Amino acid sequence: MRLLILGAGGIGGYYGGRLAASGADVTFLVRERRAEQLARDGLVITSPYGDVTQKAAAVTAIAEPFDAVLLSCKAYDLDSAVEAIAPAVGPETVVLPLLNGVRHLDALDARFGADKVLGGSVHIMVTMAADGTIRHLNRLQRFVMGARSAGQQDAAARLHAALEPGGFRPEFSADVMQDMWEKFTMLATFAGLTCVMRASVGQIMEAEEGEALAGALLSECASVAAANGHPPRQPFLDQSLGMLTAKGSAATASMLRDTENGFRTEHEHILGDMRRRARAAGLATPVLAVALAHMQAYAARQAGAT
Ligand SMILES: NC(=O)C1=CN([C@@H]2O[C@H](COP(=O)(O)OP(=O)(O)OC[C@H]3O[C@@H](n4cnc5c(N)ncnc54)[C@H](OP(=O)(O)O)[C@@H]3O)[C@@H](O)[C@H]2O)C=CC1
Ligand SMILES: CC(C)(CO)C(=O)C(=O)O
Repeated sequence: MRLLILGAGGIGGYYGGRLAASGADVTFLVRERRAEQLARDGLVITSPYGDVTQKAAAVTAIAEPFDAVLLSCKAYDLDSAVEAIAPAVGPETVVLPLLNGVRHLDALDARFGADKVLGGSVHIMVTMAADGTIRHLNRLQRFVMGARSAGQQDAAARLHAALEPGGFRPEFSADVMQDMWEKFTMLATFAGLTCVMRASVGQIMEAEEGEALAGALLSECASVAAANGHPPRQPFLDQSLGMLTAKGSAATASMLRDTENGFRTEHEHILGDMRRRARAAGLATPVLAVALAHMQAYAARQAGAT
């Protein structure tokens, strides 16, 4: 199966690199600077599961359809990414987005047709260093994918089989939208909490109301998921609350790390989308409102607003 991966950053570089190293037919669609880096150094991954240095087929434009396109850009690059992959999406192509959140599905469905767009979600901590090295930071590498409608089952199963040689054990979900909403719920809470407090989970738990704040935000986000037809399952909520209130935990969401580095963030795609859905459902989400306002003010400051 011919696979196209949009982006060779953290997610695309990690999973795409593992697939390329296994002998899969992988092409990366990247921009000029990354193409030069890949041509010079190859795709370099450091990981607790073993390091990889792999020659990578990289192009900066596409002329013909692929069998599957994996989308691994940040949400703020979605429009340019959609245009870049358009020539790769033919009548038989499926698109598997790996972004956090769910809002990107609307844009992809509108551009390519909902029958072509699968569901996916990844649970991993990877980052791309300035020299292009993909750093996998712990042993988590969960990759979940699946069909969003009955008509996609066969195509999704074929793609799943093509991803298996990568060695990261892709999971074929029977209800991928539920999985995406659960990840969205956890991430909006984790990002909102750590960004608004500018602190790790363990540091927030030192605050008198820290644990209550984490619980309140999780329950606000879970109520939005429920109003959208995907109430998070109890074991998932229990596990998330445990992670979000763990004393001594150094965990921070990537959105906080991006903020601390002065980078752009996906706050509109995660916190903004969650808050707008809350409003549409008539739900009160006061903690989420503060987290979103905090990130919008950060973005305004970055943009030079007075
Ligand atoms: N990193 C992580 O641990 C996790 C990330 N996610 C989610 O995965 C998504 C991707 O994150 P991540 O991999 O960290 O992001 P990165 O910024 O590391 O990688 C995204 C890559 O996409 C490339 N890109 C964007 N637009 C285009 C375009 N039009 N043409 C070609 N290349 C393009 C960027 O290229 P360029 O370098 O040229 O800008 C960049 O290298 C996000 O939604 C994130 O929330 C989910 C779970 C964990
Ligand atoms: C929570 C985590 C680490 C899971 O992959 C993530 O997606 C993020 O911090 O952005």
